[in-house]
Amino acid sequence: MQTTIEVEKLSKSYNGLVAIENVNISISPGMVFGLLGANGAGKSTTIECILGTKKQDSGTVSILGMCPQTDRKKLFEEVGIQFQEANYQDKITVGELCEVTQSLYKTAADYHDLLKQFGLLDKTKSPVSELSGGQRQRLFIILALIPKPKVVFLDELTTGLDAKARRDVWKSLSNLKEKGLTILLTSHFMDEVEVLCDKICILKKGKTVFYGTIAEAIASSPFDKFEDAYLWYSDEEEKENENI
Ligand SMILES: Nc1ncnc2c1ncn2[C@@H]1O[C@H](COP(=O)(O)OP(=O)(O)OP(=O)(O)O)[C@@H](O)[C@H]1O
Repeated sequence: MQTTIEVEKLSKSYNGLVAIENVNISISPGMVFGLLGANGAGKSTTIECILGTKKQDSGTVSILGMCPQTDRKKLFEEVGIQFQEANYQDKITVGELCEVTQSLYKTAADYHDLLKQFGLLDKTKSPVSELSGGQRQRLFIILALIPKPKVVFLDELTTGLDAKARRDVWKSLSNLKEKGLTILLTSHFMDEVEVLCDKICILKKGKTVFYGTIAEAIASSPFDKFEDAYLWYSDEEEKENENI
């Protein structure tokens, strides 16, 4: 079976600063993959190289069998991306933004279904600028799903969402996964990583310090809770303590 995303020995530096080094990732169709690590560990750089918005120094990337540098147009028909921040026209409403997004793609999902699924149907006529942080976050996920992508990139999935909204998002994503969607996500919340991810890669200063399942991550650490294991791999705890 062809992998959805195949990354081999990916490396990139910025003016001599190594951002990622020899990163390998293999994501099968229908898998939810978590790319984890502390701030500055190299997650965004890895994702941007996979999407072709940044050029790696060395290594190879294949996504849906395509090269992100040369097959850019075709790739973006089949890939959904959740943007964290975006500037939209001042008074554009949720419905209008969904329609504009829909019009960019040959085949698109019915955005009303997605608004309903993510609890925003009653906001269709509201200006995007008047949404709460959590509502905006959910809208960005919807925009990523409008192209009916085969694979979706979700960056800091539920940052800013309240407890109920987070669980609703998890449920919706689990449903989409059951329908075969492949998901690559980043998150700083280990509870959601545990619920959603089939496989994870933990980066530390640009290098892979763990690659495998949640159960394997726990088993290869001195801890029996995933969050403790994650902090041990990523050294976030050490850093926090240094700041006290
Ligand atoms: N455009 C850039 N120019 C120079 N250095 C950069 C650039 N982008 C990222 N870096 C550096 O590369 C390293 C990896 O950054 P990256 O944004 O990939 O990390 P991240 O894991 O996504 O972090 P966060 O969780 O904070 O988003 C960091 O040291 C960062 O300062």
